[in-house]
Amino acid sequence: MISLRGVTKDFGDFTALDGVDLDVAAGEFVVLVGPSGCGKSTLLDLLAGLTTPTSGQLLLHGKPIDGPGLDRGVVFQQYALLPWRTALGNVEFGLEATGVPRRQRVALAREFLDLVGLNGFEDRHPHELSGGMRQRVAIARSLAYDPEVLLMDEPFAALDAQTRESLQDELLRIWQRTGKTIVFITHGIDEAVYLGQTVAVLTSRPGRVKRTVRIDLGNRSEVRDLRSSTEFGRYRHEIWELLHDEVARAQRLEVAR
Ligand SMILES: Nc1ncnc2c1ncn2[C@@H]1O[C@H](COP(=O)(O)OP(=O)(O)OP(=O)(O)O)[C@@H](O)[C@H]1O
Repeated sequence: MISLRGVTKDFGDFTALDGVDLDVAAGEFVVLVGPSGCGKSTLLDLLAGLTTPTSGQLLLHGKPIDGPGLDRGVVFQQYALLPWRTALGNVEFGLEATGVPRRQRVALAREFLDLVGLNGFEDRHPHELSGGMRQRVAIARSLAYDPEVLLMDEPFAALDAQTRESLQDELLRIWQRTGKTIVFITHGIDEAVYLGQTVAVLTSRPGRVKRTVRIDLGNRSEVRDLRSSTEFGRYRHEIWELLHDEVARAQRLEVAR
């Protein structure tokens, strides 16, 4: 469904991404993990159509991505909610561009706030919501206009550990219910293993796909304390090994800069 072919992105004479190849199947949950500055956000911006590659191709259903579109929903680390609108108003905002009539917009917005567990919080403004709740609103807003793909750039990074874990479970539940294709960025190894069907480990400067690892942990919600299991530990170690050298290399490059 999504295909990246030799995607390179230069900023002046600095190469942020160098020949990235990646395939994402319809309905797949792919996590990109890599050291700080390896180009994860750059890659997501390219997928969102916010920037264009210096060379190479990004294809969605075989067609080049040439700008932002309602087929892709983006969730950033910082909630990007409109402070003067209520939770309901923020979710409705995402629907305004789609031409859905107002009555239907309200009903849809309610439905998606319910899906992310915010039933009863429709009339609160962002400043009256916790960080986790704001991020739920952002997720509801992105889901409401029914994009095929959800692009998520470290959406839970600013949250405390407990809220992060519960939102990870919510996201898995939503993914199972809606069958969306998800590309999720993180630098957390545990988060990558817990969420991803496939984890793509990126190299540091320039960013390339070092390895893709298929994670086979079955249905997460059926296993109690999955993170403590042997298989989970094995995957975590595998990703850690792949990342370890890259993080060390990134730090050396940082010092030399
Ligand atoms: N507009 C820009 N102009 C110049 N350099 C840029 C620009 N955007 C990103 N970069 C550089 O490209 C590299 C990749 O940045 P990017 O934000 O994609 O990394 P990242 O992997 O998302 O980092 P982090 O995990 O710290 O968020 C960095 O070295 C950054 O300084």
